[in-house]
Amino acid sequence: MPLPLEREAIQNLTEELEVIIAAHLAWFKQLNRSLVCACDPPPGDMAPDAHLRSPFGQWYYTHETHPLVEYPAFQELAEVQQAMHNAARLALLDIIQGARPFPETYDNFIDLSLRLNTKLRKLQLDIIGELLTTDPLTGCATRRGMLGKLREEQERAIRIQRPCCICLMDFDRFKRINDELGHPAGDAVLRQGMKFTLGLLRKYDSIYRYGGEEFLICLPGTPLKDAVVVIERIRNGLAHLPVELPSGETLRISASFGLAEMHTRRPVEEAIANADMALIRAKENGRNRIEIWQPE
Ligand SMILES: Nc1nc2c(ncn2[C@@H]2O[C@H](COP(=O)(O)OP(=O)(O)OP(=O)(O)O)[C@@H](O)[C@H]2O)c(=O)[nH]1
Repeated sequence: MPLPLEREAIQNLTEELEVIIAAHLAWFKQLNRSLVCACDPPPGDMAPDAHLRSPFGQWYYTHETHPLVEYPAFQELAEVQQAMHNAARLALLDIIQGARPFPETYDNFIDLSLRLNTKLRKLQLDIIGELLTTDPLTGCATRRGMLGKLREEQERAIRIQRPCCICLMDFDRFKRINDELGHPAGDAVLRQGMKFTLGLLRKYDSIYRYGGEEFLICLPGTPLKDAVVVIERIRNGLAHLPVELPSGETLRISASFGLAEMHTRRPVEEAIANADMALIRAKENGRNRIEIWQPE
C-alpha cells in the first residue's frame, strides 16, 4: 500500500522515526537494567498508561489524525508497544516484590521490545523507499520499481479478468517552452500539469515519470473504450489548464497520448512499446490528441 504522504512529510517522518527509535532503545536499556540489576524501576513504567507516557506513546498518539494512520505497518506498532509495556510491568512487579522475573516473562518482554524496534525500522525503510520512488518535481512515481508494479497489475488483470490499459503521455513542444520561457517555466508546466492529471485519476490508477516530460499512466480494471474516456478528460483538461508561470504570465499547454491495452500473456514491456508507437503517431498527426495502438 503506498504511503499517502507528501514528500516533505515523508522526510520529516523519517527524521522523527530516527529519534523515536533512539528513545525506544534508551528506554529498553534502562528497563532491562532494572530487571537484570534488580534496581527500582522508574515509577512511570508501573502505570497502566505507561504506553501513552513513553516517548514512543507521545509521538504515536499525536499522530492519530495523521494520514499515516491508514497505513497497516503504522497500526501494528500500537499493538506491539502496548503488549511490550504490559510485559515490562509484569516483570517489574516481580522485582518490586523482591523476586526475580520468570524466564518466560522476561523473554516475552525482550521479544516484544525487539519486535517493536524491528517494526519501527521497517516503517522507516518503507518511508525512505517511498522517498526514492517519488519524483520530487511532480509527485508522480519514478521509474524505479515500475516494471514490477506493472507486472503485478498484469497478474491482477488475469485474476479478476478485467483488462488493464497503459498510456504514454508527452507534453507538446516542451523544448520550445524551456528555450523561450526558461527552465523554471518548463518545471511549472510539469508540476501544474501533473497535479491536474493526478487529480483526475482514481486511487488505484498509477502514474510514473517515464522520461523528462513523458509520463506512463496505468489504468487497471479498465477496458480500452473506458480508458479513452479517462484519457480524453485529461487531454481536454490540460488543453484548458491555465499554467501560471514564475513570471506571473499564464501559458496554454497541450499533451499527446498513446494508449494500448496490456496483453495478459505477453511481457508488459510490449504494451509500453505499443503505447509508445501510438504516441509517436499522435505527435505525427498533429499533437494534442490520443492515438490507440491497434494490432496489425
Ligand atoms: N524544465 C524542464 N525541462 C525538462 C525536464 N526534463 C526534460 N526536460 C526537457 O524537455 C525537452 C523535451 O524536448 P523534446 O523531446 O525535443 O520534445 P518536445 O519539444 O516536447 O517536442 P514534441 O514532444 O515533439 O512535441 C528537452 O529540452 C528536455 O531538456 C524537467 O524536469 N524540467
